[in-house]
Amino acid sequence: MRITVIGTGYVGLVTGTCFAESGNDVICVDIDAEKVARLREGISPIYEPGLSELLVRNIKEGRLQFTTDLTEGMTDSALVFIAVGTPQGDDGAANLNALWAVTDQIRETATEPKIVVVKSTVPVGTNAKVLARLNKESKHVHRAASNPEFLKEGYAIEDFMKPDRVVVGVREPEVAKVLEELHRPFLRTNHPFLSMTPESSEMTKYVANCMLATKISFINEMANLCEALQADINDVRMGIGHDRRIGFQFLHPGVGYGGSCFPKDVRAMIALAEQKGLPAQMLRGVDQINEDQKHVLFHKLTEIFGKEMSGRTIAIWGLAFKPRTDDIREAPSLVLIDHLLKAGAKVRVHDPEARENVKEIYGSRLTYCDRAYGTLEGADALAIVTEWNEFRNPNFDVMKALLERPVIVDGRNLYELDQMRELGFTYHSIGRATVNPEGVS
Ligand SMILES: NC(=O)C1=CN([C@@H]2O[C@H](COP(=O)(O)OP(=O)(O)OC[C@H]3O[C@@H](n4cnc5c(N)ncnc54)[C@H](O)[C@@H]3O)[C@@H](O)[C@H]2O)C=CC1
Ligand SMILES: O=C(O)[C@H]1O[C@H](OP(=O)(O)OP(=O)(O)OC[C@H]2O[C@@H](n3ccc(=O)[nH]c3=O)[C@H](O)[C@@H]2O)[C@H](O)[C@@H](O)[C@@H]1O
Repeated sequence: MRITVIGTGYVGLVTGTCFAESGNDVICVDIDAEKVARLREGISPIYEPGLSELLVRNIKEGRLQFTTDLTEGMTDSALVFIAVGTPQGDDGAANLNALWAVTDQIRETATEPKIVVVKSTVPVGTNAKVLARLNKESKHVHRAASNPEFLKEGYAIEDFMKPDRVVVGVREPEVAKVLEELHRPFLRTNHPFLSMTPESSEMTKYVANCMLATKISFINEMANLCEALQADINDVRMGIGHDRRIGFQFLHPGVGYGGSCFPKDVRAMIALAEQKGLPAQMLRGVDQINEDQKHVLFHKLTEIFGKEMSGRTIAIWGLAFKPRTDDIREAPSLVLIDHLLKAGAKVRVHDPEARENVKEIYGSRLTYCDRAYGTLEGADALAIVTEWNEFRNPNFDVMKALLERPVIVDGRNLYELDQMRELGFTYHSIGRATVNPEGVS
């Protein structure tokens, strides 16, 4: 099958590459000429495990191409996927400018009828508007479908190749058939292809993200309560997770969810509810709890050092919004950095992949360290924001020798309390007792 994918971000690039890997001829279109030039050379603009290898192989074997020219990109493709960004607008609702620009361009340049598949996350009712816009005074009768994406960054290839389910929103059974055929290599027993209306499909995407965000805000609220009530959230997690109705997934307490999707999708859902005169009380709570949680590590540091931090040096491990990505969109690390700089602290940072992206924002205001241990030199405390594997089992003796004071505030609960106690660290984590809680003067 010949396929066009418009937008080569996390979703578009993974979609295009995986469809090429399963034997299709794919051409990806993006307005970012620099990105397209690099992609043509097989250079991925993002860090995503496994992506580079697939990219290079499929380009070499002639199944994957890149262009900035939409007309060229659409030639001979019956299926056109739209995967452009739908960021949060000023009013909280999704900003669909890129989607409308692409829709208009498809209508204006298509030389034959197309099936236009919206992969971007869009408000319920958007697909109907895309269809109307595609066919307004058009020479051809185009069809539109919805096919939301559920991949996670860091596991994007794996999630795309082995999805829990594929959801499509269609008006015509024959469109469902084409999409099912395209996805067949990725479907497995008990991992179904679900066909529904475009409205239900669009809603499914938002409900999935809102549910996952709700679980995270729920466990973070419970973690903060545990701290106040001298209970331990790790024990509580075990105690509830073994109930199969509850389970363990997405119930890790932390410093709040970040990334390009949960924050904006929860707010887009609130905006959709508002438009219909519904209060969305729970989702407002989810969003607010998450915003507050991003400040937790700074509050813990002020408990130790006081609010004035000039003369203090704080080391940060982890900048990306989660491990296995270089993405820093809505990352909790940025909230902590802003607080620390405002309080006058010196900040030394390390992340295996996201340092360059953070440098673009903060420039020379931070010290960037290639190695995790290097950040600790002369620091009054270490703050752990992202749970990269390399932080899970460090050499604590080396850490103690490098740190000016043995203080760790851990936003991901990586270490055992007993071990921290024995080693003599002052250790604050999320929803657990503080170890050696004496303040530092
Ligand atoms: N990032 C993720 O993990 C996931 C994202 N999504 C959704 O997928 C959509 C895309 O997200 P990302 O890939 O993260 O976005 P992104 O911001 O990484 O990439 C969007 C790409 O679209 C390109 N673009 C913008 N306007 C264009 C135009 N007129 N013509 C051609 N290309 C254009 C941009 O240059 C950029 O390369 C969003 O709606 C998002 O909510 C869904 C599931 C997962
Ligand atoms: O629509 C999207 O863009 C995607 O959003 C999320 O994927 P992603 O944002 O890449 O990453 P997650 O693994 O979901 O993590 C999101 C945030 O939640 C946090 N999180 C996650 C799980 C958890 O138990 N606790 C927790 O704090 C992570 O640290 C991270 O900041 C969803 O998991 C995907 O299914 C969805 O397709």
